[in-house]
Amino acid sequence: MPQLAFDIGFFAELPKLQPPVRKGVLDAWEKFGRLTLDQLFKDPGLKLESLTHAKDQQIRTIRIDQFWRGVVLAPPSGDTFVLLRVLQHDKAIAWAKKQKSSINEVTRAVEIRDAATLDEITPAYERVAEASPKERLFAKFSDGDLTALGIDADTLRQARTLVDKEQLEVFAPLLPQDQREVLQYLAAGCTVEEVWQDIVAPALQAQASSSSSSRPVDARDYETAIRHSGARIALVTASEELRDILDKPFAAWRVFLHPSQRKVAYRASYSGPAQVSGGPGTGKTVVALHRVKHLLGYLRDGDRILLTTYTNALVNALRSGLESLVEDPELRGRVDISTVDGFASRVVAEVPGAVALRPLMYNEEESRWGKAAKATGFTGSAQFLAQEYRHVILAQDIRTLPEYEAADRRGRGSRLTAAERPLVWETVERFTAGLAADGARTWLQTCAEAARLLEEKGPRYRHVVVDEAQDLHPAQWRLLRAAVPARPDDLFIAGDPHQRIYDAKVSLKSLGIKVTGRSVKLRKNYRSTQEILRWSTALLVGRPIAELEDENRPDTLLGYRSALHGDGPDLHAAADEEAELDALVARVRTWREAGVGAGEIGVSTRFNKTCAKAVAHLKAAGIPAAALRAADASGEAAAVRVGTMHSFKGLEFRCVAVIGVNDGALPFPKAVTPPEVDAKQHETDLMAERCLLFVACTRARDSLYVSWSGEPSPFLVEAGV
Ligand SMILES: Nc1ncnc2c1ncn2[C@@H]1O[C@H](COP(=O)(O)OP(=O)(O)OP(=O)(O)O)[C@@H](O)[C@H]1O
Repeated sequence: MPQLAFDIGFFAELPKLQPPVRKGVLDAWEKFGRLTLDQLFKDPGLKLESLTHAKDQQIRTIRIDQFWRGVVLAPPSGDTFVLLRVLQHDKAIAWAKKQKSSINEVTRAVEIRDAATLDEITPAYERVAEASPKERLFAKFSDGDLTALGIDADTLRQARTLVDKEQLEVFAPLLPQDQREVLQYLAAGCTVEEVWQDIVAPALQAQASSSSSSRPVDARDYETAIRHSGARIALVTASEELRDILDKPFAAWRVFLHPSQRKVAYRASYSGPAQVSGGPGTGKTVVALHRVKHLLGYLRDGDRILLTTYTNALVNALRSGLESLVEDPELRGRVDISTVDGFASRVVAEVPGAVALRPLMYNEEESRWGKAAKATGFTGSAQFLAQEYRHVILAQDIRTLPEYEAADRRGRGSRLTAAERPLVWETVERFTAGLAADGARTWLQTCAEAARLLEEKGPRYRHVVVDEAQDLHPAQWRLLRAAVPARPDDLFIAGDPHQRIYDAKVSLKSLGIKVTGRSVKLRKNYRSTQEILRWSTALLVGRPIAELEDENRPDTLLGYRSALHGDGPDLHAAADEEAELDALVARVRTWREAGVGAGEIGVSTRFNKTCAKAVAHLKAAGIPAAALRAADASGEAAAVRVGTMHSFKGLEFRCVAVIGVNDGALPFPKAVTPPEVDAKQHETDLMAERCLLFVACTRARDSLYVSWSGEPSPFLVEAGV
């Protein structure tokens, strides 16, 4: 029976299609399932027409409604058709005529390229290249290497004409997707082996079970090739499933995974902890969710999974993500989703007779350290004590003075003589005793306590999946380690050291969590436009950042890019705060007038007080706005979300305004330890502030707006703004 499958290109444009057009797609799909091949080609409503002067007679159009046409791949054999795009009538015809389909000899998948435009522009580029003194972009790669990576004869000829990356960007949207990615990765500096590992091997692995995978490729067998194209063509079998997909146009991630994402998420088993890293928006959370789905499929009776992250907002995002990925509520019920701190509280509260202790707020902690120091006569700063407690005592789970006297303080940049340690320890004891007397506890103390309890009583979960891992403290890691027995598939860790915004500089290696050989980096950004990414990434350029796994090895954003294109950020310098808030209102209005929903807009600032001012200003201008937490808690979808940069971690919005990026706000002097107190901590804190701006800016999908009043942040100045 014929069927209509869906290409990823169709999904990419789905959010822009109005509901009646989506309904037309559903009707067309149903028709394909109902009619015979003969009836389909003759159906007057569908008009499955071939086009005159088309590059490829297999590419036809169908009628979706009076104004909209679908472009369909209609192979000469088999009965599976692929919907490539849905466009307005004239655009659909023009686009369809230029495309050509093929089957890749290496990946065995279906490819679509804009053959007409490529044929038209290649000779001109060839002439320019002949006359250019520059070395060709792919000169160091042999034809054999490129062919082995799936570059076919046509693309090879085109690639050989290119002299720089800018030219590649002109060709990129026209090339078949897999071949385009191969060239982009190579141009970004990846080796042939890395590209093979990232793109080709996962695609082939996905077909390993297919009986035809060892036979030579039949260039006419589209039926098989479509089945080999799981990374870009979806076969939908039930109308409820399609309806669900059409209703959730942004949820393409549920259906399509990049081969590198699929390889990590659906690997049958890892012999120990595994890690997925990558820049913002590369789909680490998506991979973590798919991994949970995979693990659920193998869970034995009584086994449970912990899916954990850093903030409550992210817990909500994970919960709704899992809901859309795993339909069965009973299965989903076997996954506990909570912050690490929330999990720690539960463990501690379960102890019989446990007294509920109040979690201490950060600002309260500092004044308590000051008081403790005064009582013992310690003359160092409260900041020093808080950091010593966090980075040495809690990090190493030190419980006695002799342990502290023998402790390694290598990560600290402040001097402390052996003779001074007993007084520091006495001050620590005074601080903790004061907390206990007042029925309070820091969050990290709770985690440390919960880790001890689990170490005694034994693990709780069969698998632990961690998102936003870069910000976890050693006490939190100890808790997670103790929550799951050391067995294959115990820990699955997703994180990005470029987004480390809390003071938790630890490497997995130092914690005894070994992911060597089980670590994959994602490079393709699915969230933001390349223009937004390029600008945001410049904020970090020249600042070495250590890997999550090993602090002695640098992590890079090599090959990190997006296939999406749009405008770069819009930057605005205001005379004062009032004028800046007025400009924000104007910007939000422009977005709204362009059809962006209020709930699709995020406004991010360094401080809570600026958030409050932004909410008030927007509301006064008649624009619905709410603090992030309040809006989410009330389920208020139709309000502009306003939150601190910290609270924006892990989230995304169609349009993002980052405001108050002033000198004195970023970096915020109070958040940066003075170099004379601790030189190493000073550097770490400065980097966290820089990453904070990077995180805020990389939340934007289509549009980013950055503003300041007075002098701009030095981070902007250094990035050349
Ligand atoms: N294979 C995919 N197909 C379509 N969309 C995808 C795919 N993978 C990820 N996305 C989308 O890209 C966006 C970013 O994904 P996700 O939040 O998982 O990235 P991340 O790496 O965790 O980001 P960050 O580190 O910035 O929080 C989301 O909108 C997600 O739905």
